[in-house]
Amino acid sequence: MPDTPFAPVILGNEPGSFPHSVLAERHPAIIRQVRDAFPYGPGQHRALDDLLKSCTQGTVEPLPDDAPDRDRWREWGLPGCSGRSWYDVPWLWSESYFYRRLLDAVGWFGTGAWQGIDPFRPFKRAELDAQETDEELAALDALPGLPEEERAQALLHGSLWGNRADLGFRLSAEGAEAREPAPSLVADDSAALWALLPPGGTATLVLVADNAGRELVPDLLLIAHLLAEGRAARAVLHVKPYPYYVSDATTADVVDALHRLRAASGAAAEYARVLWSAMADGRLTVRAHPFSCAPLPYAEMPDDLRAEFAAATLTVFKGDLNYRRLVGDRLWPPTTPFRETTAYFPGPVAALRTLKSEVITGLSAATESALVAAEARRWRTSGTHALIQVDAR
Ligand SMILES: O=P(O)(O)OC[C@H]1O[C@](O)(CO)[C@@H](O)[C@@H]1O
Repeated sequence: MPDTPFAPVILGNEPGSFPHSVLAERHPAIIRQVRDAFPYGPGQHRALDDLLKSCTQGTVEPLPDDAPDRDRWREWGLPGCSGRSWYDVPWLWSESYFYRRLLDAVGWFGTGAWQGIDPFRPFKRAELDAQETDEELAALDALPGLPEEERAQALLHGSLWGNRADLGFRLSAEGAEAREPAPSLVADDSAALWALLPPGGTATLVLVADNAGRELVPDLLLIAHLLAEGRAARAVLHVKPYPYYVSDATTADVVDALHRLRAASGAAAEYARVLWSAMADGRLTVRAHPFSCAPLPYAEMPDDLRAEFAAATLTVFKGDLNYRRLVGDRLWPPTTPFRETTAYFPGPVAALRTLKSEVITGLSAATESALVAAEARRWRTSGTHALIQVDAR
C-alpha cells in the first residue's frame, strides 16, 4: 500500500456521516431484526442486549477465552482496538468485529444446539425465494439465441448489478450495454476483462463473492457461462467461512443457490447442470478462507492466499465491501488510479461493484465533476452507480 497521508483511513466517529450511521443505527437495527427472527432463549437475549450496549455506548471487548479464533483476532488487531470506542477504531474493523460478536451472541461458535445456525438465513432465503428471482431466471431463456459476446456481456452486467442487492439485477436479451445500467457506470474496463478471458483459453478465474441470493445467482450464471464457453478452464469461488454483513454468501448459500437454479426450468436449469458437473469434476471449487472475514484490507493478506491469487489468470472482487478491502478503506481522491491502489496485488485483478460506501478510485476528472454536480456526495453511497475496473498488469 502506498504511503497515503492524503487518503485517511475511514472511521465512524463523525456524527452525521455515513459510517457513523451504520454503527449508530444499522447495527442496532440488525440486532433487532435477528432477535425477532428466531425463538432465542434467555442467554442469547442477554448476550444480544450486552452487544447492543457495547457497540453503541461501550468499548471493544476481547473475545471469550474459549473462542476458537482468538489467536487469529489477536493477529488481526484486537489487542490494539480493545478498550476503545467502536467509533474510534477503523470503520472496517469495527463493522467486521460487530458481525463476529453477533455470531457469538447467538451461539454460532458455541458447542450447543445453536452452533452453526445462521442468524441471517431467513433474510437470505426470502430473497432467493422471491418472485423477482423467478422473473430473473425466466429472462435467461432469451439468451441462448444471442452471439457469445452478447451473452457474456449480459451475464457480466447481471453479476455487476446483482450487487445492488435490494434493487435486484438486470439481465436482458439485448445485453446490458445499450440499456439503462450503462450510463450509470462510472468506470468500464470490461474490454480489458474480456481480453484476459478469451474463448478457448486455459484461464483460471478466481471470483471473490459478495452477497448470497440475488447476487450469488448471477455470479454463478457468469461462472457457468465462462466455463461452458471455454473462457475459463477452471474457476474458484471464494465465499465467507461464517455469516457476515447480513447477506454475504457462505457455502450453505452456494448450495441453496444451486438448488434454486436446478429447480428452475429452461436455460436456468441448463446453467445449473453446467455448474453441478463442474463441481463434480473439480473445474469449479468453493473456498472459505478465514481471511475472507478479516477486518483488514487485502494488502495484508496471508501468504497462502497471495499465492492463490498469484496463480490465477484473473481475480474478480465482487461488491462494495470487497472493493473497500481491495483498494483500502480510505478517502482516496476519486481520480487516484485504481492500479495505484492495487499495485500490491499479486496478479491481474478486477472489481465489479455498485457504489455503497464513500471509497472510490479510478474516476476521470470529468466523471467525478459530473457526479458531484448532479448529486453532491449521494452517488457514493446510493447503490445507483457501478463500476467495472481492471488492473491487467
Ligand atoms: O454487500 P456489499 O456490496 O459488500 O455492501 C456492503 C456494504 O454495507 C456497508 O458496510 C454498510 O454496512 C457498506 O458500506 C458496505 O461496504
